[in-house]
Amino acid sequence: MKKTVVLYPGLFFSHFTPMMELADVFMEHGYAVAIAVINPSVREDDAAFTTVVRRAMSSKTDVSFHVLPRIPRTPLLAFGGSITEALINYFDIVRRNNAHLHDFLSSVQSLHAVVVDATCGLAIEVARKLGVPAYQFYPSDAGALAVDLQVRSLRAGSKTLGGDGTLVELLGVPPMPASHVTDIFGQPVGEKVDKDLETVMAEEARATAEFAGILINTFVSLEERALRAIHDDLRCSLPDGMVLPPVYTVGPLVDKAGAVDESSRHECLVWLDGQPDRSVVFLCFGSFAGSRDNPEQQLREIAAGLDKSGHRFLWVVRAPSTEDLDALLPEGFSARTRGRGLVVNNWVPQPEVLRHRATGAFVTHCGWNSVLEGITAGVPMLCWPLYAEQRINKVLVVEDMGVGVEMEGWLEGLVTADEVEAKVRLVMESEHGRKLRARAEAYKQSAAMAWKDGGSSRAAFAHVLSEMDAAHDKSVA
Ligand SMILES: O=c1ccn([C@@H]2O[C@H](COP(=O)(O)OP(=O)(O)O[C@H]3O[C@H](CO)[C@@H](O)[C@H](O)[C@H]3O)[C@@H](O)[C@H]2O)c(=O)[nH]1
Repeated sequence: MKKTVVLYPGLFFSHFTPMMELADVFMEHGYAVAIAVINPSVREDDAAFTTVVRRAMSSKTDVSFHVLPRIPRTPLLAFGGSITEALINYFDIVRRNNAHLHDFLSSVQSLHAVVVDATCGLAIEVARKLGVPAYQFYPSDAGALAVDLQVRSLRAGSKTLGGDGTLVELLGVPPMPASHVTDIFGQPVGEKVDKDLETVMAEEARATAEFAGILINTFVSLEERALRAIHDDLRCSLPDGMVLPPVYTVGPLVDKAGAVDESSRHECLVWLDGQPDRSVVFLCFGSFAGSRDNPEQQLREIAAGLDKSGHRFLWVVRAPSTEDLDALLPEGFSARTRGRGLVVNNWVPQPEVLRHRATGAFVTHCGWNSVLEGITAGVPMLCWPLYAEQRINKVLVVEDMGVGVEMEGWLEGLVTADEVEAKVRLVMESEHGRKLRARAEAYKQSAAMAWKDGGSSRAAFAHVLSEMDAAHDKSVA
């Protein structure tokens, strides 16, 4: 009987999809995979998440899925309001599901190990009780992890970093403005964290230290500096002398399927088929929403900037309805850009869009999956962070990797039409843009190498498997 690895994904589209790729990797290495999913009905508000779970359940026939029973009176999880409340609620849901997870894991034959999403660390309690080796899956980047570890230490020492203009030197990442130094949830170092949230974050940190290893969705040649800093300097940065487990790079794990609805080819891909090579600027801001700050005025500025740039574009906007969207965009915009621009008010298969030969640049909020999808497609990026750890990712993309430029104004709450036009032209028309593309292309090649024979991610994964075997043998001895 095959050894079974159970994966326990987080309740986000962007955490779930790379874990499905990880499932494939385990299966390619001869393991059976079972996936335990917290009942997706708690994320009723998030159609993308619930749809992608359904899609995986129907398409991944070689994986056994187990949806944990819905716990009565579990509050719905919504990320529209206060992030603090949403996070406390999230961790509460994870904790309450531990009993169900325990029942499920106890029933799995040949259970070899469990891999738990970084947001579900409280499940370590279950693994501990059952004596099963447990690994954490970290769906973001090593740079963000390095900063997060340092933010924890700075907070513990009640340190402040000076004003916004101050450039802060941290280990593993380029110098960055004080305003960019945030924890993984995007909360600046100096910001007072809610007491209850602080308690769960401390619990999460303790849980992290108990995992046998961390599988991170990045690859060595992309983040050498951050990985070295974590390995050499930061592993002891968890509070109370706790030590971070070994970090294994297993990326890039990028959604191969891409589309949520696979019944037909998405209209935007058909439209891209008719466009010249590398001529289209693609704008998409992640699985949550569009720009949250001042969205109406911001939409108009983007539209005016794209209009003036004269370039082709594919723009993903989230508006309640098409009529609302028409009312929001500047008058005459649709008529003036007809044929060279497509505005889409629904989900697009982003990985496929980025891999399409017609896509020339990517305006992104710098969510880590988007960055990896841009990198693996060799597409230069225009960075416009919105929340979570995206400010840090922007610094990495622009300063460290050199595959993007910053859309200025986001920090002040508005990117103007002039800025949109200028940066689109810079990336699409200038020598600088050509250099960004060449570097993105080089990273695309090294990303492909990472999982080839002798590649760093293949080697790291082999290392994980042998450690897992040893940990398993020890636990049954
Ligand atoms: O129309 C759309 C919109 C999004 N996507 C996909 O949605 C995912 C978005 O993921 P990501 O770029 O990581 O952004 P978020 O959804 O915002 O992800 C959250 O989780 C990430 C991983 O931890 C963090 O890096 C982000 O900051 C955090 O906001 C990507 O795979 C996209 O391809 C689509 O396919 N079509």
